[in-house]
Amino acid sequence: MSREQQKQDAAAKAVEYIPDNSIVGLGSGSTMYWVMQKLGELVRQGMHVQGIPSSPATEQWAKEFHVPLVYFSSDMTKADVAIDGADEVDPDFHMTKGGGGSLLREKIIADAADKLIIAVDQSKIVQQLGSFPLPVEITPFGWQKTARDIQSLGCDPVLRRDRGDPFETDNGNYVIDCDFQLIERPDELHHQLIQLIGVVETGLFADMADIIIAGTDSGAETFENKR
Ligand SMILES: O=C[C@H](O)[C@H](O)[C@H](O)COP(=O)(O)O
Repeated sequence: MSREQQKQDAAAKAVEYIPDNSIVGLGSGSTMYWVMQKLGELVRQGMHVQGIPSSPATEQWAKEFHVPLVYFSSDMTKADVAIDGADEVDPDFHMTKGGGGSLLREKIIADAADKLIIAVDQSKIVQQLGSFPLPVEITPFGWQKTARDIQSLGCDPVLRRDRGDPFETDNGNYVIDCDFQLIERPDELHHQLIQLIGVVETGLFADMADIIIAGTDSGAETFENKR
């Protein structure tokens, strides 16, 4: 089965966790395309949801599939559930995210949600995080110094670029992709990184997922975090 089909199967299963009349955090990335398409179908069939988009791309898909949107405000700071993809997921429900650069908004939305559902294809399931370089969002000001500080934690930091220029996140920040090889303690590494001046957020989502749904050749498999 193709990776795209696995993503689609995982997405179809993930939307089953969205209750009617709920506020849904909407992550970013190619798996979210299938989530948005499926959610659009449910809305057409009469389901009532309001989605909080984590990126302009997801916002655009919501418009395309007629999924109503809502935005954070003083009166709206919680979501019932959030659905998202991931770049790597380990058996302890730790994840690396931010391959598309949307990690900060995704993490804010995940934190606002009562439940975080992650839909991935099988290639994202790993024994230990680290093969996928860890994205770290940093301020443009002094990025070279921040990159040097990150390097001292034991990685080879690379400034993400987009056609030669530094890649800018939706928040106007830069991303450093950090090759740490294998990440032994994701929570510890996150705390070391986030303490560095200039680091805005890391793509380590340590023990944040409640449900992982992995598309496999024999259908979607669900893993529940029993913490
Ligand atoms: O910044 C991007 C997000 O964290 C995505 O959720 C992640 O990169 C997975 O994306 P995809 O579903 O395209 O593999």
